[in-house]
Formats: sequence, C-alpha cells, structure tokens
Amino acid sequence: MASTGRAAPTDEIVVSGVSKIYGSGAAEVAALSNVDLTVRRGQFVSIIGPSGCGKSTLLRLIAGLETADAGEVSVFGSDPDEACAVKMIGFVPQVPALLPWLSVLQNVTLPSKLNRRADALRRRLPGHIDRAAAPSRAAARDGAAADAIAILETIGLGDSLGRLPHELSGGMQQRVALARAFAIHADVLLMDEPFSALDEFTREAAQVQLLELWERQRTTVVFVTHSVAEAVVLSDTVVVMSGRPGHIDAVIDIDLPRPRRQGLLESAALHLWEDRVRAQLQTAWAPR
Ligand SMILES: Nc1ncnc2c1ncn2[C@@H]1O[C@H](COP(=O)(O)OP(=O)(O)OP(=O)(O)O)[C@@H](O)[C@H]1O
Repeated sequence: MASTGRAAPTDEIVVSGVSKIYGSGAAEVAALSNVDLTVRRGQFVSIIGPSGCGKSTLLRLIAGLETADAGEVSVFGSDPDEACAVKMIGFVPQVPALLPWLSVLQNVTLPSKLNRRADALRRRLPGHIDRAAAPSRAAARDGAAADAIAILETIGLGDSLGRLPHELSGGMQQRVALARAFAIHADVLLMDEPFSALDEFTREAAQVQLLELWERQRTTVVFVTHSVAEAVVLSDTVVVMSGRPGHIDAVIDIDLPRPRRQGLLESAALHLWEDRVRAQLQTAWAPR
C-alpha cells in the first residue's frame, strides 16, 4: 500500500528529542534542549518549573504554534499543526479572552458553530476519537447548546448563561473560558497558567470545578503552572523542568485517588506529594 506520509494513530502525545532556539547570534536563546515527554490519552499532566525554563514553548510546540529546531512532536499520531487546524487541540490561555458583546452561553457555543468544517475533517484524522455520532446541522446546533449548558452547570455557571463577560468576576470569566475549551470536545486541551490571576480561594474552587469537568470528559490535559499545590491536586503526572537551556528534570506520578475533592486539599497525603515535588524543584533550581 502507498504511504500517506502520515504516522499511524497512537494513544499518546510524543515529544521526542525536541530542541528549540529563538533568535540568532548574540540574541540566541536556547529555550528547550533535547526534551522527551510522553502523555497518554486521558492523562492530566502538569508542567512546573522556574520562569523562562520553556514551559510555554513546550506547550506551543505541542499546539503546533511553534516548530522544533530538532526532534519531533506527534499528537496521537498527527502533526501538531494538522491536529490544531482541525481542532483536535484546544488552548486555554492565561487571560480568558471572551467576546464582550456575547453572553456566557454564546461565548461557549461560538467555537463549535465556527468549527463545523474542522469537525468533519477531524473525524477523518487517524488519532481522533469520536465522542459522538455526526449529527444533522439543526441537531448539532441544539446539541451544542445543550452540551454547553451542561458544561456550564457543572462548572457552577448554570445561572449565568445570559450574562455578559463584564458582569462576571475574574474567576467566573476564567471558568467560562474553561467551559468553552471543554465544549469543543478536543482530543487534548493545553492550558497555560489559566488560574494564575485568581486569588487563592477562587483558584482552589476553580481547580475543583476543572476536575469535575475533566472527570466527565477525561480529555487529555497538559497544564502549565507555577503552583506546586495546583500541580499535585490536579495531575496524574507532574513534569518538573529547569532552565538554561530548558529541559525535563523529573517526571513524578501522583498516586492520589480520584475523584479529588475539597477534603483532599487538607490531607496529609497531598502534602507529602507537594513536599516531594518541591524538593525536586529545589534540586532543579540548585546552581550547577
Ligand atoms: N518569541 C520568542 N522570541 C525570543 N525568545 C523567546 C520567545 N519566546 C520565549 N522566548 C525565550 O525562551 C525562553 C523560554 O520561554 P518560555 O516562555 O517558554 O518560558 P516559561 O517557562 O513558560 O516562562 P514563564 O514561566 O515566565 O511563563 C525564555 O528565555 C524566553 O525569554
């Protein structure tokens, strides 16, 4: 059989021997050097490390928004830019970036309205797993609204469907951005410090709501954070990075039971894992 030039579908995101350099000459920055990482489908993986160690660069490479200078990235067997173009990949940035003239519900349903063509293409990509049968246009519209409402209810915004973004707190706006990402039913969601602007109490509540959404969909998530507690409470695996140039120091599997809820935040087991990740970070930051 003739080769299609496309890798076979896999159940993994694979980053293999990846290096990334920005700029050239005196302005050259080695952002990543020889990074290997495997994320299995359905895993929640957090990346933690000091500022400038290449966390966002790694996320952007998986998203197909940057190209590696060496090595390869594959998203369930597809090239990242191809996977991104057909919305196999969703992105949650630091700022919610909601459209101010649209209601909460309209903000959440907009991507699925815009992405019908991408949906059709996505169904043909080898690494995509269909979560629902292809619906008719009208059924898709009604289904998308019902789905968005269910997601917004899960995240505690069921009574805010008709409100405009400026009528919401920062924490509520970020939860709408999360709902919008989950509503596209992407194969992987990449989240770049989505809770960093929230106060501690709001942040912990948002983490619990993210976990509730994730447990419903079991979407693969790669999550960048500076918070050890956040990484531990959310993740199956915490990836510890350090810089100059950016590389992976340790991959720590967090063996805490799920579902993880508010009570876990105070548990001794959680604090033991936090201590372990913090010790690894201190090793990573120690001068060489
Ligand atoms: N577009 C760019 N052009 C030049 N250098 C860049 C660019 N993007 C990132 N860098 C550099 O690459 C390195 C890694 O940056 P990156 O943003 O990936 O780190 P980070 O770990 O996400 O940082 P932070 O935690 O502060 O967000 C840094 O030294 C940064 O200055």
